[in-house]
Amino acid sequence: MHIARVRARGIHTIRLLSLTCPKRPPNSSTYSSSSRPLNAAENMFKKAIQDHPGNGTKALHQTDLLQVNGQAPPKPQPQPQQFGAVKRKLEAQESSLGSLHNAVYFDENDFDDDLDLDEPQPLIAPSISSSAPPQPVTYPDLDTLIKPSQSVNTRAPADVNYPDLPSISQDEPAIPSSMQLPWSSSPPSHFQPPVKKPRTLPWTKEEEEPRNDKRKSFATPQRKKPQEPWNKSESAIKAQQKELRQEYKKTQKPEPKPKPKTPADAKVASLFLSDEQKAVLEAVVDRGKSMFFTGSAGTGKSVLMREIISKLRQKYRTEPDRVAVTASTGLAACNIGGVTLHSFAGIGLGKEPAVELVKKIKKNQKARNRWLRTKVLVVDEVSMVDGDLFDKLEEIARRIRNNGRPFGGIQLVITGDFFQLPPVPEMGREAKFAFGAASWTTCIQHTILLTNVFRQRDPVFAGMLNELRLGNISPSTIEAFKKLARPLDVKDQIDATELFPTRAEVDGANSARMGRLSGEVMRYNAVDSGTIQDQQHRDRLLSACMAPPLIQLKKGAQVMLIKNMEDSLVNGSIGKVVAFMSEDYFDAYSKNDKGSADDAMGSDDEAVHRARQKLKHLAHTEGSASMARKWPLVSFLQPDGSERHLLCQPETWKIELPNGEVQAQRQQVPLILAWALSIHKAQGQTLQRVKVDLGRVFEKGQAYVALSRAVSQEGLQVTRFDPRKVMVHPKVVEFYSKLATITDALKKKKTKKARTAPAVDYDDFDDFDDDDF
Ligand SMILES: Nc1ncnc2c1ncn2[C@@H]1O[C@H](COP(=O)(O)OP(=O)(O)OP(=O)(O)O)[C@@H](O)[C@H]1O
Ligand SMILES: [Mg+2]
Repeated sequence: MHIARVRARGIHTIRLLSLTCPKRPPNSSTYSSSSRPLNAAENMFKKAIQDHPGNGTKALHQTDLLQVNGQAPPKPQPQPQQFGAVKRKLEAQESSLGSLHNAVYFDENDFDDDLDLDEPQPLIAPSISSSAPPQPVTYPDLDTLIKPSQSVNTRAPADVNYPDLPSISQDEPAIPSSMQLPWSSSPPSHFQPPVKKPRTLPWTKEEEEPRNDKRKSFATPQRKKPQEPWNKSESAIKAQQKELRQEYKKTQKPEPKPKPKTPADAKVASLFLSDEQKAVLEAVVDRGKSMFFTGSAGTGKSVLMREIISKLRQKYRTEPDRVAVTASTGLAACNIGGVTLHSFAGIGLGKEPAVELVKKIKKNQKARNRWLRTKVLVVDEVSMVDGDLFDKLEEIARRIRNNGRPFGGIQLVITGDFFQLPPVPEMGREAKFAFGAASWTTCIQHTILLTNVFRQRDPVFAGMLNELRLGNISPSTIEAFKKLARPLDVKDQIDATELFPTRAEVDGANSARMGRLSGEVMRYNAVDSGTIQDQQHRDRLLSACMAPPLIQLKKGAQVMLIKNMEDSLVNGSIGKVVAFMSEDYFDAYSKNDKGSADDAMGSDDEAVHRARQKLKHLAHTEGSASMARKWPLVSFLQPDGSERHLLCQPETWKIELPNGEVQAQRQQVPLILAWALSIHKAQGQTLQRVKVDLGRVFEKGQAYVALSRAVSQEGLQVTRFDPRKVMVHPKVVEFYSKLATITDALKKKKTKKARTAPAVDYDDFDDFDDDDF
């Protein structure tokens, strides 16, 4: 058995238990679901499961789907590099997007945080996945697909050797936690290269070693328990628990370091940026270029953006407020640990003319300071930023900073895919894409088109999705999509997640499925806090948070993890609740299981006896409510087909300004129901099994966003496929048709160099001019 304990954000201890890992060597430290008799602690575990009867008791099994995705993938062949285009000074385009916004495709509350904001309103800070990397496939670039006769380039990742992040010196002064990391509510380990530490028992020496000062600075001080209904114990109880663990530690032999469970795991743990991703990173971080990088779904824009944010924060570590991290919507901002553009700017709804907005900002000292201090402005999911808003912000920047350079001299780092969800329409006014802003081309020095698709390894499927993206669907692709109407061949208990355009449909579907489960309902209320005292204001900010104020679960409920825990347990992982148990039960079970696996801890009976004694002792201790608090134990399906058990204890989401002020914070169990999900919430996610009814889709970009969440055809069910439902805006097609790949541009400019150089020399950026495109 393989057990791990992860100190999450210094607030709660997360225990991970890996079960049923196929093809494991007999002496490995991971648990094998063999047919040996159950030991006593396993019986405890089973009893915990029986205490909550439902549908989810059966262990998950390796599936065909995951065999496809997780094991022994074919080695990609080396291919010529292909880079996105660099294009400067595009003509400003008049928008005529009236037809784009005939209907609202998600609940208006999704954007509550963007409304009625008179004060700067930042957004949440959570998770981001950088794991489960499939082997990249090359994605046909737009020109290729418009002219299907051209060949598709592919890239081999093997030649990419991305350097490790620089280590943090112990001598450096402590820096506010929020500024050090892109997702301040995540543990620092999430932002290091994915070199996985051997997982250990909770009480082993390794885990108890003091963390360095930097790490300590991330330990969330809000762990002052009195505020937390799920943790009413006094600190003495925790101390006592720690003592017990230390006692155990003294009596136990050190755990041998576990080997990687499977070759697939090792692969998951090594996510390197591709050459084109590295090139963008370098241009932004080292060369200070203002860039817009784009590309189809799954080309690693978010992965790259997270890396850029991380590097920028290192670069400005002594002045963390120099880097402003924003996104178009609350949810998108939440996903990169930033705030909405509106909140950053301090413009409320931003309806007034720029001059009026400048006056408003000048009255707000904090907002004014943000504008003055910012050196780099990161904007994610730019496809939903309105073009007029972009122009207003550009003018505001120049005026407030008293700097006539584009965007007042602020470096812009922008990403998104305009083929995905468009700006939210406004009543009586045609929404405008950001690339249609008059100032867009003067502000963006380089536009990069990422071309390697990582999400879908199958080039045929990637090609089908690209046709969908461009709204140029061939008869064979239509046929192929129609064939996907069949139900998925699922051999375990994880159902395909159904994607809906509206929140009401999602809630209805999830409630119906919950209603079918028997068993006790467990309710988990969030605990909110922050510097904003006004309840309504705080609630509005937190409404964009993935974590709901209340989640009700039953055994057997299908859930999605909404935080990154480690390489293979990431935001987007789907699993089933298999039990509800306390920390101690879980500890006892996992500890005992470990003992029986490698005989390091004496007899099973002895271990169980100790665990029982401990529980008995704690049960008689005053204030032991938290010890008895039961948390959902979720069995997650991993990319290698094994299952992994995680005891899901509360995590923290923060809405944090660049200066480190936590305006609002939510602590909640990191789960949401996942039989159904809104397309809006699914944007940016990678899902193993997806079901989409195209009959419900009615907005441009929706069909593409929904279908491109899937990693494979095997994991995708599409009903009522109709090419007319796949709507693409002609302005977007026109915009992208002007972009060439970097490879093309380099070839044209320096043919000889491009042929011999192993990677793109981004000095060449400076050599491009409009004629190159
Ligand atoms: N360099 C890389 N190597 C391996 N896998 C990668 C790499 N970059 C991204 N991935 C993986 O590809 C998948 C998609 O990445 P990501 O979510 O960043 O794409 P995206 O371009 O942001 O997609 P979307 O437009 O749908 O948001 C993720 O599973 C991610 O882990
Ligand atoms: Mg993304």
